[in-house]
Amino acid sequence: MDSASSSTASPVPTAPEIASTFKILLVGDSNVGKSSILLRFTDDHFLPPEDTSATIGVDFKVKMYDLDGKRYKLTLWDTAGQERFRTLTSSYYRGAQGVILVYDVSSRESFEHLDNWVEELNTYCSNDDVVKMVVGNKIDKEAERQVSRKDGADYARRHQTLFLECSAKTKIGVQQAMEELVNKIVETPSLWRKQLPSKGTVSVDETVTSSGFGANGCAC
Ligand SMILES: Nc1nc2c(ncn2[C@@H]2O[C@H](COP(=O)(O)OP(=O)(O)OP(=O)(O)O)[C@@H](O)[C@H]2O)c(=O)[nH]1
Repeated sequence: MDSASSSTASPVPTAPEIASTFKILLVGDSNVGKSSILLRFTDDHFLPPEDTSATIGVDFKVKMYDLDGKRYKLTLWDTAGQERFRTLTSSYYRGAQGVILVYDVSSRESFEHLDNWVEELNTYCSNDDVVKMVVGNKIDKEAERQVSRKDGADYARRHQTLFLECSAKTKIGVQQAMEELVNKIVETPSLWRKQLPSKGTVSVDETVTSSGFGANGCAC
């Protein structure tokens, strides 16, 4: 039999090329809902309070994100809000293109602590152009609200950051927050121009992976 008969085989599908990889960090007080926002964004899922536990150190997820015909790989770093982990998690700012500063709209204290998180970000972030976004979470708890939308927006304006309110529980605003952040990173080439697209290093199957503490080594 002529070997030319093999030409009837269907072509092997190739994985779309990754245009760039972005490192995005979530920071903020313990209990504001950082892990829940991430879980909502990557898995469209919300764990009830009895099934959640405080993050130990740092957690890590990957999500592919398509924009204007290009595919981006988002590495999303969920840092522990608890004070005892701060010396460890501060090292993860290095090389980040985006940082989401989360507070809980039903906790004035978590909002007032934003100054500490901004200070930490400015101390440890190596990119001057890093895209910052302030996010007020838990807007489903409207009756318990302690931080008005205006206060949040004013804070963001003063610190020249993006701003959005959301609820990981009802999913309102979560996708939008991530999209705005990534769009802004894409619009800021100085943040990622140094990276060359890494052809063929990632398969489409890797849509979402999760691993625990310190996954993939230090991001330094
Ligand atoms: N009502 C409401 N509860 C939420 C929301 N997001 C998170 N929670 C709850 O808030 C608690 C803390 O959520 P986590 O996502 O673990 O908070 P975290 O900021 O990651 O906390 P650390 O890991 O300690 O830094 C949990 O009981 C969640 O179920 C929300 O949008 N609405």
